[in-house]
Amino acid sequence: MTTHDSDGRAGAAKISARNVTKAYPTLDGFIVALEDFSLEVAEGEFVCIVGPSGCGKSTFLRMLAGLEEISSGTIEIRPGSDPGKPLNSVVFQEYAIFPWKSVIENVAFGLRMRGIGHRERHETARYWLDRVGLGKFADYYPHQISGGMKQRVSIIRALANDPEVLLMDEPLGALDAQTRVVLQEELLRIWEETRKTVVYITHSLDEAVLLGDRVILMSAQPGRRLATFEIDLPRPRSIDAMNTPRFAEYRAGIWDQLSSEVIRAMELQQ
Ligand SMILES: Nc1ncnc2c1ncn2[C@@H]1O[C@H](COP(=O)(O)OP(=O)(O)OP(=O)(O)O)[C@@H](O)[C@H]1O
Repeated sequence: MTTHDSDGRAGAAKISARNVTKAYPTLDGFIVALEDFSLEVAEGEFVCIVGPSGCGKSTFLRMLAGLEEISSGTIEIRPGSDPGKPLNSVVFQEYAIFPWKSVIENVAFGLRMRGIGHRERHETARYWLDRVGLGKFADYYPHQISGGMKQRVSIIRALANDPEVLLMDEPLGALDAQTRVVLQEELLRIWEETRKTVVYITHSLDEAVLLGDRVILMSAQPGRRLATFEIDLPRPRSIDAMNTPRFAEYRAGIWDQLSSEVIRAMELQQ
């Protein structure tokens, strides 16, 4: 296990965030949510970000997605050769699917927004629905399917859009423990096949070690980059990796540094 706070990856980064700071104006003055945060993510890399509550993880992800202004610093996502592809798609913890659209229409939504014709977008949506075992539910509406199925729909909707990078903010956070494990395994399988560039925020250290090539640990507010853990577990991975001594070592190593930040974050909130 190595811990350091720089990236030093070969080749041009797919995502470059340099010295990013975010301050929010509040009634009591400015809150610095994120301070001098830098991160490079290589093409096809799966990077997980963990840190105590309120350390600026979601703020950073929203800035990557272009949903939040940056106070200072720069963020770049390198476009691919196809200018028609979106730079990013985001999956949030809350199922951001339209209740009035059928499952297949939800999955095809991004493609429709990009002007892709009915036949092609439905073919693509069908492909993704079949891939996660939801083919039978194409014409159902969100209120007719379970929470786990809704989150599958959110995830494949993002993938159907074929973005340059996939940004995920606690995507499995609202699910029960068993459904979560099933979706973790599904995410592993899909990622092994697509090798998308992913930035993934989670509170679960198990999830971070299971899914990530690297785990970035952030400090309590203002969020800074505290340590980086290279997860050198063999791929393809499965849930069974969690039962290995090496997995336990990674987990303990991250918790060793995270625990004091969690306490500090709780003190800050009092
Ligand atoms: N729109 C806003 N206006 C003012 N302060 C904000 C705003 N959004 C976030 N903050 C503050 O910025 C800090 C970072 O918030 P953020 O949601 O990014 O943290 P987080 O690490 O994702 O938290 P959690 O793990 O609990 O989801 C917090 O102190 C939060 O209260």
